[in-house]
Amino acid sequence: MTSLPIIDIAPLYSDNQNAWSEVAAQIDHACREWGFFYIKGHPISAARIDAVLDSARHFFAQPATEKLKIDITQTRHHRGYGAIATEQLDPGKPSDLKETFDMGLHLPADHPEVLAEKPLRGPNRHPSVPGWEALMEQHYLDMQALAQTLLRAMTLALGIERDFFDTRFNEPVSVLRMIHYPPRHTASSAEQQGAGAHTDYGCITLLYQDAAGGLQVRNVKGEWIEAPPIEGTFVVNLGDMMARWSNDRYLSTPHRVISPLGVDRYSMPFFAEPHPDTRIECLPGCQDELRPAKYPTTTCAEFLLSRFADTYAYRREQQTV
Ligand SMILES: O=C(O)CCC(=O)C(=O)O
Ligand SMILES: [Fe+2]
Repeated sequence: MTSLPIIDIAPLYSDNQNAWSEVAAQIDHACREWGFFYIKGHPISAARIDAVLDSARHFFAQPATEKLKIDITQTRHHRGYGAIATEQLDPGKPSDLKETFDMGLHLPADHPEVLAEKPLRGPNRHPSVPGWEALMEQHYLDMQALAQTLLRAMTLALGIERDFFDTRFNEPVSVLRMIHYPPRHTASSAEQQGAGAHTDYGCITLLYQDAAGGLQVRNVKGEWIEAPPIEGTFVVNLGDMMARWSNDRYLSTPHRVISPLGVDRYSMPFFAEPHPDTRIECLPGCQDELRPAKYPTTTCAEFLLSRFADTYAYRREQQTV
């Protein structure tokens, strides 16, 4: 197979069990072969995507002083604006040429986990863009629901209870991120990484990308192949927590973004992660005498924090104070 599979997930929204199982089998195959696939037939409307994108363009076009009012490096719970070069996904390359906005599940200041200063927990920090907060909070919930539908389909192939993920995604630490990649202007700067090569940290990522292109995926032969934009789809990929859960039956595949030549690029990944206290340990159906569990047990929060420390200098500094 030379190009990434495209899976129509509309049957997951019907009562037809055969069609449901057929989609689950396609997802299972894509997760084993690629760790990457496209989905179409999902319930997120084009009008919603346009509205969210418009707001993201409006936000990123603001002066730096305005954006830095919600500077992510001033928080301990990973919310707000990340300026260019805040993140370095590939330690062998320069910092990423991108700016970001991150939000999570909004927990108010008097929530017990916020009062207890649990990592990654707290209120969202929204910019003062008209209509932004209501739109983004709704979009976050809708993306979370879509991610859980896909996860439910995976439970069949993984041989675990149908509600295995649902029970672990209560008050999740999922992140909705908007990214703006400024253009590079000469072909000779082709090495410039909008996002350096990396694997995602979490369970499952659902990515909207605009028409600019530049996303590349490393196949099992080690070749970089394009994952071009396809209208009406999300690119879905698995992260390291799912690889650990499944004992590498499902792949967490490296990918990167080459900075677009002469045009701006906007993308919106939704990183679905469970409740922070969730134990990430080998699923019962994924280990046997021939394939013992490869990874030590960890928790979602412990794992995410260690990966953030690898890619964000400011988080390493926070850990040492
Ligand atoms: O912007 C993209 O297309 C991909 C971004 C990505 O891989 C990430 O943020 O983890
Ligand atoms: Fe990624």
